Amino acid sequence: MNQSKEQRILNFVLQNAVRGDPCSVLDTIDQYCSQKEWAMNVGNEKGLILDKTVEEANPSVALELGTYCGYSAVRIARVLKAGAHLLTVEFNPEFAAIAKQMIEFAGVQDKVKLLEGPSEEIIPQLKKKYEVDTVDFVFLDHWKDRYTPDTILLQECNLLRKGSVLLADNVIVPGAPEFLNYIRNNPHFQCTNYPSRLEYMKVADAMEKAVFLG
Ligand SMILES: O=C(NC/C=C/[C@H]1O[C@@H](Sc2ccncc2)[C@H](O)[C@@H]1O)c1cc([N+](=O)[O-])cc(O)c1O
Ligand SMILES: [Mg+2]
Repeated sequence: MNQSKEQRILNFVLQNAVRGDPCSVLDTIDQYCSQKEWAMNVGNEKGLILDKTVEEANPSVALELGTYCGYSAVRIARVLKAGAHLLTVEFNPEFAAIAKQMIEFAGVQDKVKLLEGPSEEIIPQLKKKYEVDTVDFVFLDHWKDRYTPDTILLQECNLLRKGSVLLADNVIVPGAPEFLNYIRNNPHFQCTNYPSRLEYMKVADAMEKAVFLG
C-alpha cells in the first residue's frame, strides 16, 4: 500500500535530521515541505511568531489543538522552560502515530504528552483525567470551525486564567472569520494580529493572539 505524504515527511526526517536535535527536525521538515511536498505545518515564518509568543507567555502548561505531524509540538517543546510541558491533541490515529515518532526523534518526548481524540472530548477531561489546573498557553491549529467552540469550551471548563495566551494559526488562509469576529468582540480577550505568510507559499496569512483578561 503506498505511503501517505505524512509518512514520507517522517521518513525524510528519520533519514536526514539529527536525532535529539529539535532544530534539525524543524529545518528538515521545512526543507522537505518547501522543496518536495507542501504540508500544513506552521512553518518557519509563522513559527518565529509562535516562538516569540511562547517565550513571552513562558508557560508551565501549554496546550496545542491539532498536532498533525508534530512540527509545532517540537517547535513549542524546544522553547519550554524546565519542568514545563505541552499537551497536544490529535484525533486522526495515523497523524498521531507519525507525530509521536517525530516528537521522540526530536528528543522532546519528556515535555510533550500527545492526547488522542477530538478536542471537544479531551478539553473537558483535562482537569480530572490529565491533572491540569489551568493552561497558560493554547495554540489553535486544528479545524478552523473548531476554534470558536473550543475557545468557549476552555472558558466553560475554567481552564483559562487571567493572562492565559491563545494563539490561532491561519486566520486569513484558510481563514477563521467567525473566530476573529467572536474573539475581537469579546471584552474578556485582548487581541493582537500578526500578519505573515502561509507556510512555504508567497500567500498572505496571519496569526491572532488573544490574551484572556479573566
Ligand atoms: O486545515 C488546516 N488545518 C487543519 C488541521 C487539522 C489537524 O488537526 C486535526 S483535526 C482535530 C484535532 C483535534 N481535535 C479535533 C479535530 C487533523 O487531524 C489535523 O492533524 C490548515 C490548512 C492550511 N491550508 O493552507 O490549506 C494551512 C494550515 O496552516 C492549516 O492549519
Ligand atoms: Mg495551520
